[in-house]
Amino acid sequence: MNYEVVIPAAGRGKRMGADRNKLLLELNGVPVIIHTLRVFEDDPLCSGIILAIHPDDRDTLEQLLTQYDIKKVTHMVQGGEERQHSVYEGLKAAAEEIVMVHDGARPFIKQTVIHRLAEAAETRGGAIAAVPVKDTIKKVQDGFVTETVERSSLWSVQTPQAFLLEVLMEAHREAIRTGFLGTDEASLVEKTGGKVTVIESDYDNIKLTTKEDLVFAEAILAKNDQ
Ligand SMILES: Nc1ccn([C@@H]2O[C@H](COP(=O)(O)OP(=O)(O)OP(=O)(O)O)[C@@H](O)[C@H]2O)c(=O)n1
Ligand SMILES: C[C@](O)(CO)[C@H](O)COP(=O)(O)O
Repeated sequence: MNYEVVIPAAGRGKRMGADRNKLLLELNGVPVIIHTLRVFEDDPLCSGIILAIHPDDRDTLEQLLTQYDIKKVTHMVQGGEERQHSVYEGLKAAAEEIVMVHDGARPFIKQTVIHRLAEAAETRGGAIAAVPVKDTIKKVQDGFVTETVERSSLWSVQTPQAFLLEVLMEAHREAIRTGFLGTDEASLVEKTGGKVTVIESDYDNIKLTTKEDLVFAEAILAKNDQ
């Protein structure tokens, strides 16, 4: 089952505190976004990549796509104020029955996980990558614990998140109608009553968010190169 992938890459990386979009920072001399794009470029099931970008990054990204011979990018659309808006702009350019959304900031996604997500989206409508939570999670108010959440049912959700395009587009349209702003695609589908399958991913599929994650990323790269 072929799929298209929308890659939101239009963020400003405020928590990273870098002098540029964190996706342009380099890991082993290669920009983060190229590490991410290569996974989909090399996947025979990926029929196209739709990048949602910040206008300030367009020239640099076009140069990088040429430099690293990334040919599957079919659209570079302008992202929005929030990640959800960037994803929606990307979805407007999608046409395949199955669409995936994958953070540009997650360069270590594995094709085996992607393929399990695509299969689940095709047969069950929607699926997300996630891993079981390892820490104890508590709710906190004014610096005090208000609740310890039962850990056995908690999962740390990642991307890709894969859906039938029509399902995800309708969920986004409903979110616009209601003014709902979610932190992932699945939360929009859940709001419409859609069922979302969880596909177990791995702990390497980190999102590069703060500078400590760059250290973890170099270690993951070194492990993968062994
Ligand atoms: N308006 C936005 C915000 C985020 N993203 C993308 O969504 C992914 C996950 O977002 P996050 O890790 O939060 O990135 P930033 O928004 O750049 O980080 P910060 O919140 O620290 O500014 C990233 O690939 C980011 O580029 C996007 O396309 N459009
Ligand atoms: C979509 C996501 O990666 C799932 O964990 C996460 O919600 C993105 O959050 P961000 O603050 O936009 O990076």
